[in-house]
Amino acid sequence: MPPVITYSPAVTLVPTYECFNACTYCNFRVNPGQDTWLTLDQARQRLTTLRRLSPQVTEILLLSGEVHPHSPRRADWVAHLQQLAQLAWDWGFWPHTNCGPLSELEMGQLGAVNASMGLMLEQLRPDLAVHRHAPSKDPSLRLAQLEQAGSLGIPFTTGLLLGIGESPADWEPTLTAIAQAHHRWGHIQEVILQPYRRGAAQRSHLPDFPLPQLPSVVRLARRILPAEITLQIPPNLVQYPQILLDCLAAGAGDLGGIGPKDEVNPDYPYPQVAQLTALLAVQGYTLQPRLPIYPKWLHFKGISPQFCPDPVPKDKNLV
Ligand SMILES: O=c1nc2n(C[C@H](O)[C@H](O)[C@H](O)CO)c3cc(O)ccc3cc-2c(=O)[nH]1
Ligand SMILES: C[C@H]1O[C@@H](n2cnc3c(N)ncnc32)[C@H](O)[C@@H]1O
Ligand code: MET
Ligand code: SF4
Repeated sequence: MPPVITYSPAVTLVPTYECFNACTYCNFRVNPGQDTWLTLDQARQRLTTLRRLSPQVTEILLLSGEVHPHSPRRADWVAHLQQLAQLAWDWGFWPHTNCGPLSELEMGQLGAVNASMGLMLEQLRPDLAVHRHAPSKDPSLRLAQLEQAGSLGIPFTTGLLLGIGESPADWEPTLTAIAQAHHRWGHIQEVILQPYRRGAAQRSHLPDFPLPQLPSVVRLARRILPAEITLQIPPNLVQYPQILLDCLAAGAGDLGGIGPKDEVNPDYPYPQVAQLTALLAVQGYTLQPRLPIYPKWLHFKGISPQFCPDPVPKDKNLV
């Protein structure tokens, strides 16, 4: 059987674009108070339509801007995220929430209603200009979030954002920190290697991450992270077929959520699944859908793995 590469058929819902942080690379945020939140009725309407017209979709990605931890609206925001995740289950989808750092209580509340959750570590360096006005991007705060998710037993996605002012020497300590959190708790399902690419709505003047370097970052990550952690590469940001194939040959095993729109990088449309299937087939790979919770982690949620038989050979990452 040829090596299997996975992806998650996903649709993103944005509870709110408002965010108290101002990462200069962000294409997404609006100022606090300047966005109307996605209502439960609107979400219900989207989910009903999806159920009817897009039966292949399994994941609802809840990707949110952040309300300040001391804001009087914080509790409403968390409660709203909880209701949206519950609604996704009710309509037969698997929710995955990525909404920035959370208190232990908040993460416990959201963890209970999500299949899995995520937070990009991005980079361990505390002095990046892009984060000067983004308190949520404090690396020690984010590292503590990985620990907290582990202690709460939440299957977790994290990753690196590459090319945001760090130097290549910074990648190894960042990957090592993720590996250490995983050694303590065993909860990291996947690590995203996300190259920074210029977008129309951002303030940053950073140059694009040099994509030809990406396969060597994959190799480094594969060397540092345990084999049970899958490496994810977003195919819409790596639109050169040879570089994408080189990333897979270097040990990447997943293409992440694929759907109608990448809310984080709206200038980079996703390729069609059929197109990716054909490209991968040339090198003998099979592209297969997966759920936002990987079979190996289903027991974290008290779900029997028989409910979702493992379609992925154990040696998937040992390419
Ligand atoms: O469409 C996107 N999905 C993103 N996802 C979704 C991801 O591809 C899937 O939701 C997970 O693989 C779970 O199936 C993220 C999830 C995280 O937990 C952390 C960061 C990201 C980043 C993106 C992103 O930039 N674009
Ligand atoms: C959802 C995750 O996407 C990442 N993120 C935010 N903006 C961008 C961008 N322009 N390019 C790539 N990744 C980005 C952040 O790390 C966030 O945590
Ligand atoms: C567009 S980013 C959405 C998730 C969160 N605000 C973060 O940056 O981690
Ligand atoms: S990347 Fe996330 S935290 Fe940063 S400004 Fe955008 S929405 Fe806010």
